[in-house]
Amino acid sequence: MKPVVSLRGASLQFGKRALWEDLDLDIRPGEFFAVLGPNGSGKTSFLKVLLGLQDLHAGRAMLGGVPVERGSNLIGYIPQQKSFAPDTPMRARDLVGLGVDGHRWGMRLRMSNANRRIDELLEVVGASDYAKVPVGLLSGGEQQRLRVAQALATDPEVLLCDEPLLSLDMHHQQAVSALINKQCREKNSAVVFVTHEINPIIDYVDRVLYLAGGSFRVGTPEEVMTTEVLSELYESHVEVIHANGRIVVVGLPDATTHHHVHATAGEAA
Ligand SMILES: Nc1ncnc2c1ncn2[C@@H]1O[C@H](COP(=O)(O)OP(=O)(O)OP(=O)(O)O)[C@@H](O)[C@H]1O
Repeated sequence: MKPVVSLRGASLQFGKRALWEDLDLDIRPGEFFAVLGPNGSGKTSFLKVLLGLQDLHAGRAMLGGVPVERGSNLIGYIPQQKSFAPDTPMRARDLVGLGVDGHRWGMRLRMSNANRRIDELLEVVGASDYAKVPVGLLSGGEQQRLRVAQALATDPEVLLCDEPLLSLDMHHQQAVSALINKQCREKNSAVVFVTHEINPIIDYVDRVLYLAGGSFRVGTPEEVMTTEVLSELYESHVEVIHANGRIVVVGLPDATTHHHVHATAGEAA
């Protein structure tokens, strides 16, 4: 199966700080791919590259076989959770409707078709009961379900999720991650899921990209989430404990954002 996301020799650098270098990666349709790492390691920047919002320092990034571009209709995007202001003049179904009315359809759907699709999506995310409630009055978890519905509206080939579980309680974390997994398995969307915490999605993840200290590792959770690999990435002894199907990382260094610094001519690294 052809990959839907491809990176070749991809490097991202800000000033002299390398976030990652020489990354070769293929993500295939129907793959659940997690991007993990500490604060400032470059997870959001990785998504921005795929969104066409961040140029690589070197190498190339392809989406659906063509170079990434802003506004690609292959992408669905669940942004980091921020609450809507209480007086946001929009009902839950209007928010989902923004996704349904989007570019993928070429022309606006006829009103009745659009309404049917919105109802379907609200049902999928379990939000039918509050369809007509102003979004600003909904809880964080309820709002996040709507963002998922909006991102799923076009059946995207690539679903980019930026910490979609942040500040959700455990129940809503499970509901939202199960929904994203459903899209991945049933609709064959490739999911790129940025997170600090692998445990809420541990049952779904096929492979991870772990970013830390200006370096990275790609592989299955079993391959990457080990004492040996993470200690190497953090350049410090880190203990990875597997217990009851969960992964606990102990002893993460405080300064988790030590990046590799590139020396320019005449300078020491
Ligand atoms: N446009 C930019 N110019 C300079 N530095 C940047 C730019 N964008 C991001 N950075 C830096 O790159 C690093 C990685 O940022 P990024 O937001 O990708 O990290 P992250 O892994 O998503 O972090 P967090 O977990 O805290 O959200 C940060 O130190 C950030 O300050």
